[in-house]
Amino acid sequence: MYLSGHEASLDLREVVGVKAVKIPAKSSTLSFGKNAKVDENVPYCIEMQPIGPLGFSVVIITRPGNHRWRCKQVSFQCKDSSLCHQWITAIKEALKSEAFCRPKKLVVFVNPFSGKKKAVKLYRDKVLPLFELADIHVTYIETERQNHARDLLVQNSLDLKRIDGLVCVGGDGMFSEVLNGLLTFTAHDLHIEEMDRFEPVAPDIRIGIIPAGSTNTIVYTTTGTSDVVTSTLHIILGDQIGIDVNSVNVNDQFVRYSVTLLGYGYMGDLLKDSDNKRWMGPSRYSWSGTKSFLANNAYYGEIKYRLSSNSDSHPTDAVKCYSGCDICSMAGQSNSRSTSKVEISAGRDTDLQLDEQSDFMKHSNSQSSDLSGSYSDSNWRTVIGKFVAVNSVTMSCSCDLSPPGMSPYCHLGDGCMDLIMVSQCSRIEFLKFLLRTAKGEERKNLDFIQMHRVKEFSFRPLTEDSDLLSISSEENIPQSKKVKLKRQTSRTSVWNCDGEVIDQPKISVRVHCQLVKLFARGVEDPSLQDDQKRNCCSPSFDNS
Ligand SMILES: CCCCCCCCCCCCC/C=C/[C@@H](O)[C@H](CO)NC(=O)CCCCCCCCCCCCCCC
Ligand SMILES: Nc1ncnc2c1ncn2[C@@H]1O[C@H](COP(=O)(O)OP(=O)(O)OP(=O)(O)O)[C@@H](O)[C@H]1O
Ligand SMILES: [Ca+2]
Repeated sequence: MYLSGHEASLDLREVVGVKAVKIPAKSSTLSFGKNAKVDENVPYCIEMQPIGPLGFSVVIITRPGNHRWRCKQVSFQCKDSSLCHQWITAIKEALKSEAFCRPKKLVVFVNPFSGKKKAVKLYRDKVLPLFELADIHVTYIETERQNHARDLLVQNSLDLKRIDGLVCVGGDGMFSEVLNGLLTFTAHDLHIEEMDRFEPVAPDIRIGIIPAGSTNTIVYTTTGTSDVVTSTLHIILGDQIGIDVNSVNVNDQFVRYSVTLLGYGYMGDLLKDSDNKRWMGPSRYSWSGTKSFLANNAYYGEIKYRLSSNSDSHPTDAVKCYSGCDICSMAGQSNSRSTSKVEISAGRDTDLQLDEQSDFMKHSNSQSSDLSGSYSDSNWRTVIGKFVAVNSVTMSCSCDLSPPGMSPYCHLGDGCMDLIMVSQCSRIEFLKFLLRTAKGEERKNLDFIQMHRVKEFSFRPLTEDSDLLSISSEENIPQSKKVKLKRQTSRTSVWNCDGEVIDQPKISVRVHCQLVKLFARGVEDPSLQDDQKRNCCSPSFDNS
């Protein structure tokens, strides 16, 4: 906001709402008169000129730091009540303008059991008063069971054509339900029933998240904080950002969409163990995380992945995805596929102590003609190995446990995911990996980690007799070694898919660039001044 002499100009993009107030006699507020006008050349500015005693307050946002947003009230005096109401009406009308893309009608799902079970209170105390101030009409639904929200969406019980957005008050799991319900509804609406055979269709409406869960990764990654008021304000201002969505197939059948993490091994075991400890609340993850860490399990698997065609973009390139990110803006424009290259490289294997590097390559040569045949004109690679963790993230996955996130330079909407493979390693080495992940420190010099920016990948556990050949150096494996290998390979993990367990280890995953829009704008670059932050991203005016 800019104040000068007898005039005040407010940036309407950052006005939350306006209300009539009685201004105390000795207030230091501004007043304005008949000459005040909405400046038509600058659609988001209102010029005001001071005059009389009655008043109204305009609530605007402030940025106190750490990506949090708060409200500040700026009060204005008027000569009489009629002028006061004219101003209130003029500002409300301006805010309703299509140019702002602000939501007018929302359906709000509240999961009363999220996180520390405070979602209902958080919503009533902090969110609802702001929605009321912003004149947003809300249909409130407190979920009664798992998949309640998803079922309502899929069955089209909510007349989605008449609303501007869905809001979930809860954690990542609640968002995942709403996302899957909305995408399924959108496909069914176009009479698409077999999801695995069709490209998913982008929904018309946006989703907002009020963080009330245990990890709140999506909120943290798209706003820079897990703060209830900040998320509410992003929804009210009508922010929008497209985020990448993965479709996950098991045995070539579509099972679900995901947006944050797909983790096999460590993250899968951790989740499975934590699922029956929900009574512990958010601390279940640290408990199960420690148990899985001590177990130090590693699993055999084969990963095939298609590299991003943009070879300049890499998980370690130190290019942060900030609000208005160029890489995300350009994504989708280029659909060109990268040149064909098939390479099979070995994962690290410390258990078998075999000279497998050369053997993997031998195996690779025998397979390469098949692979190049199946995936011509593409950038597919294959890795075979024994892994403590295979993680794929579609966004950085920042959260309180790891503010920089699992992959700090991952982009929200570049149509890619970052694949991080942690080969079998000692507990000390894995702890080093975890600590560096928590602090966002360099990991590329850890020789048991591989990181790639990919468009799709598939994973299969190596459990069959025929697989033993690919992980042993010997053509005729001695019986004793066969038994040992059999025992080791029969052990499989599960997938952690946005906090939901997928029991089948064999999956394939594909990214859909910016398939869904959220009420958010990405993390604002902390090195910018407030007015630069406002201007670098004016999503409200993007009607595309
Ligand atoms: C030594 C401290 C290391 C801290 C390491 C932190 C790395 C954490 C990276 C977080 C990535 C979050 C990915 C987001 C996943 C969400 O879609 C999902 C649903 O909400 N949440 C979880 O799966 C829940 C994921 C919860 C992850 C918890 C990890 C806890 C690790 C504890 C390790 C203890 C080692 C003890 C050594 C003595
Ligand atoms: N009324 C309900 N009773 C039981 N489970 C519910 C209910 N409503 C939703 N759920 C389910 O609860 C699961 C977890 O909810 P949510 O994601 O909100 O919280 P969380 O697990 O604490 O947080 P996070 O996902 O961030 O770790 C979701 O998968 C959702 O489907
Ligand atoms: Ca991405």
